[in-house]
Amino acid sequence: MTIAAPLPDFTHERVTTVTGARSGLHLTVALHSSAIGPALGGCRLWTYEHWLDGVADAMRLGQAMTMKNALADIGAGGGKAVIALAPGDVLDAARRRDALLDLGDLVESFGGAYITTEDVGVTEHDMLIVRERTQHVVGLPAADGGAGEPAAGTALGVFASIEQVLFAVFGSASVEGRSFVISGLGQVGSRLARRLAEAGAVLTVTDINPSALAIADQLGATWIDAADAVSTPADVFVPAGLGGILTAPVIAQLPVRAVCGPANNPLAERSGADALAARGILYAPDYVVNAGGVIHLALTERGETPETVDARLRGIGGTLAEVLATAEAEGITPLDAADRIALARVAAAR
Ligand SMILES: NC(=O)c1ccc[n+]([C@@H]2O[C@H](COP(=O)([O-])OP(=O)(O)OC[C@H]3O[C@@H](n4cnc5c(N)ncnc54)[C@H](O)[C@@H]3O)[C@@H](O)[C@H]2O)c1
Repeated sequence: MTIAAPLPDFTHERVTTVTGARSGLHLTVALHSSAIGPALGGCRLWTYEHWLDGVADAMRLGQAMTMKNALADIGAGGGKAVIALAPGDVLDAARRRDALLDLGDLVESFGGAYITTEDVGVTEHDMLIVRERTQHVVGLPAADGGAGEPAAGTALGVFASIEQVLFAVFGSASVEGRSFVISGLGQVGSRLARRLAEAGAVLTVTDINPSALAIADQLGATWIDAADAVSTPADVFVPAGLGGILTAPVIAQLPVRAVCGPANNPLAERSGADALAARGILYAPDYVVNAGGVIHLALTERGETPETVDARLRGIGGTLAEVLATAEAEGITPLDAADRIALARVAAAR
């Protein structure tokens, strides 16, 4: 038996893997912690070499949600679900529906301790099917009374974080005249680019999808090849595509003063945070910066007004300021500082 990803440490309250009664697929819910509140985290539909890789992914992602939700201060614990496809397995509409109903049953078996929503490979419309089997689901389409698309909230939180980063590095939070390289112009990257352009930033942008060139033209941004994103000088590098872009060789020559963007896990390895610090590059931890999505989701579902949600999204800048101050005071990286604050909040809630 070959397992690509070894299982992470078991620090979880409960991990359940089932063979879906309808779909025959392997589904996992990894409830990491409900100390602060019911665990909130999306369901990922993805292809894995081995079903245990799906379990490992759910466990890692669930633990990461505990940290993100603790720092986001939304009264939620952390967990995640995975529907694992075998290589080459393609779902037709009927089997996809079966898989989502199976997910609903699995979520329901947690009795509300885990609340699911969408993640990679799953849409807000899929959540309507999940709701046929459980009430413990959020992020339904706005037209169906749900919180709707979180990308605008995520982009606002990233913008507030960028202002904080600029203040820490340059002594002024103004983005006007500051230069940014944005790698990835999808849901979040395009909205963030628009905000930055409107505030007078100098933008260099890229995406592996050439259709994003139209966004660059609209915003008056300079378009570069995706491969050049990490070698183009700027004040701030904004990772807004997939994770893993900051490898050791990339960090060794990254020509920027700071890294701050929405991408999950932009560091290929955790030690990248130390390497960036050693080069004097400020790294704003991903899960602090991109918490706007969960904040939008949790507060909107709770019935908070758009004004309250907006204020909390802007408040991500304040959370980042606390993280940077802790890092400075303790002589540790911002990533270690964020972990320390999150873990203290979880411990205090136990
Ligand atoms: N959508 C949210 O609210 C949210 C919340 C938290 C975190 N995130 C994270 O932010 C990132 C962006 O999310 P999104 O919703 O905008 O996703 P998306 O799929 O809409 O956009 C990602 C974009 O990045 C591009 N891309 C992929 N690899 C690239 C590369 N190597 N170089 C340049 N471009 C590349 C894609 O073509 C796509 O246009 C992801 O890492 C996501 O996990 C998103």
